[in-house]
Amino acid sequence: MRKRYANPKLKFYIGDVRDYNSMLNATRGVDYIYHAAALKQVPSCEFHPMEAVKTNVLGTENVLEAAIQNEVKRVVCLSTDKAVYPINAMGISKAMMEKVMVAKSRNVDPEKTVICGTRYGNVMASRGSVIPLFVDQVRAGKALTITDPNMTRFMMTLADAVDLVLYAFEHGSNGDMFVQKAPAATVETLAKALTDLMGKPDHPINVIGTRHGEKLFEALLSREEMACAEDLGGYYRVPPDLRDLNYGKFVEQGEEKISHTEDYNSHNTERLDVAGMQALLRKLDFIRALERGEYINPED
Ligand SMILES: O=c1ccn([C@@H]2O[C@H](COP(=O)(O)OP(=O)(O)O[C@H]3O[C@H](CO)[C@@H](O)[C@H](O)[C@H]3O)[C@@H](O)[C@H]2O)c(=O)[nH]1
Repeated sequence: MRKRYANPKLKFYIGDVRDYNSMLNATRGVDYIYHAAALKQVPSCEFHPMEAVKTNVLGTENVLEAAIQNEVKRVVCLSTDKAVYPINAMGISKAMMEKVMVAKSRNVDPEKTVICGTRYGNVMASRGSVIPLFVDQVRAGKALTITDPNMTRFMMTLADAVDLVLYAFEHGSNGDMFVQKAPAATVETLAKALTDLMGKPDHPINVIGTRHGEKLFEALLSREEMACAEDLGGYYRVPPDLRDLNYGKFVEQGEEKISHTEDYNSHNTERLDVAGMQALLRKLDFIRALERGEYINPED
C-alpha cells in the first residue's frame, strides 16, 4: 500500500488492535478514526470464537479507549447486519462490539470525542464473497455452487458502503448507529443475473445447501431498533438506549410500539428481480468488463 499510494500524507504503523499500547501510539495526534479492523469471515470465527472476541470486541475497546485518551474528535465503528439477531460467532462478536461502542459513547465528553457506528450488508464483490466466486466458476466452466436459492442478502456497492460511513461521520452523535436502506436479492436471482450478463444463461447450477452459521435472511435493524429509529430518507439512525441502570425502567415499563413493529430485513426490504440485480451489478467496473468479454481483478 505504501508503494502503491506513495503519498506523504499516509503513515503506516506496525501494530495490532489487540494491543492497547500500539493503539495509543497509532492514535496520537489523530483527528478521526474509521474503525474497520475485524475478523469478518463467518466460518473462521465459528472455529476460533475467542480470536473473534480478541479482535472484534477487545480490539474495539482498545481503539475506543485510545481514541478517548488521545481526544480523537470522531470515531466511526463499522459493523454488520450479522450483528442483528446473531447466530454465528462473527455476528455475536460484532454485536458485542456494538455494545462496547455504545457503552463507551455514554461516558465520553462530546466536546472532545464522538463515537458512532454503521452497520451494512453484503458489499458486492468484496474479497472472498459470492460474486467473484460465481464469476470464477463460470469462467472455469464449473457448476455454480448455490447454497439455498431462496436465501436473501442486502446488496450494496462499495461506493454505497463508503457513503454510509461518511454520512455517519458527518451526522453522528454519541452512540448513534446508522444503516442505509438497501435492496436485497435471492441467491438464485443473483446467479441468474450474473450468468445472463456473462452470456451463459444455461450455465449449470449445483444446490449445495446452507453453510455452517448461515441465516436464510439478514436483518439490518431489529424491531426494537425500528421502533425508535429515525427515518432519514436513504438512511435510518438509531439513537443509543439512554436508560440508566434503574432496573424498574427495564422491568415495569414496556414499549407498546415494539409490539407493532417489524424488523428491517432482507426478506421485507425492496426485492430486486433479475433486471434490477443486473442494473446494480453494472455499477461494478469488473462486471462491465465481463460484459465486454474482458476480465479485470475485482480487487484492483
Ligand atoms: O458458494 C457459495 C457461497 C455463498 N453463497 C451465498 O451467497 C450469499 C452471500 O455469501 P457471501 O458472499 O459468502 O457473504 P456472507 O457470508 O453473507 O458474508 C459477507 O457479508 C457480511 C454482511 O452480511 C459481512 O459481514 C461478511 O464479512 C461477508 O463475508 C449467501 O446467501 C450465501 O449462502 C452461495 O450461494 N454459494
